[in-house]
Amino acid sequence: MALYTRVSGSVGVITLQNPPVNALSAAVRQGIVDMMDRALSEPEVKSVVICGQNGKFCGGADIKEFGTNMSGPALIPLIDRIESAAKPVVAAIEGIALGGGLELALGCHYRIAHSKAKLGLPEVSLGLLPGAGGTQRLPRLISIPAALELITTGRHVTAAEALQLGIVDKVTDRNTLDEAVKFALSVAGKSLDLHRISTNPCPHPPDVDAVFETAMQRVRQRARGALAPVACVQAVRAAATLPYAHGMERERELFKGLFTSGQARALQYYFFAQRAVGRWSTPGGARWDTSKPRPVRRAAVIGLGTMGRGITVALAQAGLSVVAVETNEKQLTEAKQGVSDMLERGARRRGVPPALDKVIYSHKIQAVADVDLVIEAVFEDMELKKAIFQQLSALCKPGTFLCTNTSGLDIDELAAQTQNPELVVGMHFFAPAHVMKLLEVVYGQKSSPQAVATAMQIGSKIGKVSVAVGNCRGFVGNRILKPYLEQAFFLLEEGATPELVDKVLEEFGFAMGVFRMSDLSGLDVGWRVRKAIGLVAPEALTGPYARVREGHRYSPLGDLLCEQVRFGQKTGRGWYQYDKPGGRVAKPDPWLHRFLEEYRAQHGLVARRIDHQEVLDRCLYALINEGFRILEDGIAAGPEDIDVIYVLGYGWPQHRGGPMFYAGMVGLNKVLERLEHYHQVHPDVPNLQPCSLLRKLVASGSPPINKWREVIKKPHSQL
Ligand SMILES: C[C@H](O)[C@H](C)C(=O)SCCNC(=O)CCNC(=O)[C@H](O)C(C)(C)COP(=O)([O-])OP(=O)([O-])OC[C@H]1O[C@@H](n2cnc3c(N)ncnc32)[C@H](O)[C@@H]1OP(=O)([O-])[O-]
Repeated sequence: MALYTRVSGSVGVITLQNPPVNALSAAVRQGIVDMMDRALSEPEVKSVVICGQNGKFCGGADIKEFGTNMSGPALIPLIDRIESAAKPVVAAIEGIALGGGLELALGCHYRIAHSKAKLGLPEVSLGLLPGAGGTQRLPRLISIPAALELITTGRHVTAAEALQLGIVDKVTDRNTLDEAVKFALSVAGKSLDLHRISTNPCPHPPDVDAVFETAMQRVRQRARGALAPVACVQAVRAAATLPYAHGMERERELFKGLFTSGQARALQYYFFAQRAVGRWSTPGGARWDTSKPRPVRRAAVIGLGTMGRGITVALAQAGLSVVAVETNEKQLTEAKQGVSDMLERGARRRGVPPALDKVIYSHKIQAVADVDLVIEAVFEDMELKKAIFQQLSALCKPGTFLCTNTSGLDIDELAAQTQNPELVVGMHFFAPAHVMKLLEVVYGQKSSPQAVATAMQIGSKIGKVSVAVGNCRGFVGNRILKPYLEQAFFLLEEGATPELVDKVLEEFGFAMGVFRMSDLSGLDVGWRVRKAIGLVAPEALTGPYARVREGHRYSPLGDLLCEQVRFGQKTGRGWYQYDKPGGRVAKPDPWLHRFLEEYRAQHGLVARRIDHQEVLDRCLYALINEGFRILEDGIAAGPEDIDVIYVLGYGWPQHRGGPMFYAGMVGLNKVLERLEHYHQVHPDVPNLQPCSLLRKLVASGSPPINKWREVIKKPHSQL
């Protein structure tokens, strides 16, 4: 919808109306066409202003329409009509001008932006490219290199940067519409020739070919198989080499190719999945819209190791006062320096003063007595954590929320150490805690809806995407990681190498293959957990039962490497070798290849050639199968929760949507058939036995992913 008013006698104002972001739905597009006709036909009207309702100009095309038969006027001719208008059209940009919203503004003759506005062409993050002239007009307006950078990254720029780049003509702190109307009055009747961007030549940097080659190399390196960034470079290249009309044909062709691609569907699914996880619910009936969080002004962090320091920085940067406690004096001194350095670096990057005064340090746990929320981040040892929860429960003021950063220990067992288990939830951060966007908020059996709501709110306050999950070993992320890692180990036993497995997974799009990731996070992390649950008794590492645990196949490969202090990057040796401890560049290690050969010989295993498809199928389908078990157990409310966790926390490629979305894309019947096949070959690996929820979904005709929750809800299978 669009509203039309006339102000100051001669200015026609068109207001886009489609809350919450005035997306260019069919109705809005029709409204713009009708109102433009009106403004251009009214003789009293000498100039036009386009603005958006509710302090937002426009969030672009309506993404919700993408999956439907799109109706209404097309956007390209609509924008061309504005640009070719005989009367000046001014865009009054408040809040946001993104995607098709900025393209609409680029069709106007002038752009006035409020100082707080954000502008950009983020289509690439939806697996698309600016498909309404953005790839042809923006380079003509701000130069090819600047346009290439904005379009291939999709980043939002501030109004100040937009002015400096030449995207907008003026920035104001005042009422943007008033300023735009004043401006429109001032340009009425003036020539618009220079302000019809598409008619202007596209300025060529002297080394234009080199600019495009460099850009293409950069996006290919970063893209890891994503199609859209590459197509963005190709489209802007058309602006440099073709007249506008032909450039637009090229843009349309490239856009069409992306629009129908699986990657675009995956990225659009992921866009809405990130928003869906905010609408959390628990099997106990607690929900995002009925559970009121309690305000948290002062927080505390117990234990200032790597994670504790990152969490302290994240809280302080978000404006919370933090009491940071470390009982070990030496560690406390180092932590003070570490936290200050991180706060200063972060402040420099964001151009704000460092929040050093937000943190007070103490070596006494009593210092947290009057905070509103405590996050325990000590060593991953249950007995140590239990003792701390007993202390906290005794000394904190009534109502203080007690949270733990454990990456997989039992929340209920910790809650049982306190007088108020309803105040206990898990807040599982990912390293580095002040950088990684993901937060798993883990509710226990007794966690109150208010405790969950408060932890979720803290998560979004500190800029995290928080996902509410149930309590089980490893929660969602690490629980799913186990069968994925297990298959990778088994593939090594059967003849693969870490290089082969990692190559396949990185070609699929993972930022890092499973073995390089294991070396980065440290093999000893998982080893300590396996030791704690009795899987790694020294006598169990050799002999006839070395590869069996609780009657199932087990691979002690990781344990054997840890016995040799091959913890990965931190010791300079792991699945790969590194120049030195802490080295980052992984190189194949002949020692490890010899070790694998000896290991196979020792256990009577014969190496065989393993093809890429088998690596992919076994690693990914085992992971996905565990995802279905998690949905069946109600540990995650929906597939979106698992997908967001895996993309943000475990490097699953965003352009593949997430493991559960990928399963839907591949076809649930195919996933089921492959799991049945591999379980037949490996009957001693229960993680390959297809989950009954997967069978149920296939039996119900493999419904689309947005229908899975309905099937999950039906407790008793018809099968
Ligand atoms: C031809 C043309 O070239 C092409 C093809 C295109 O133009 S493609 C489209 C290009 N545009 C974009 O990529 C911008 C996408 N949006 C955003 O980046 C953000 O939304 C935001 C604008 C910066 C606001 O962030 P927010 O944090 O304040 O709120 P929110 O929770 O995110 O959003 C609030 C609510 O608005 C919904 N929403 C936001 N943008 C939308 C859009 N473009 N279409 C439909 N719904 C949208 C969102 O799902 C949520 O709904 P619900 O969950 O409440 O039901």
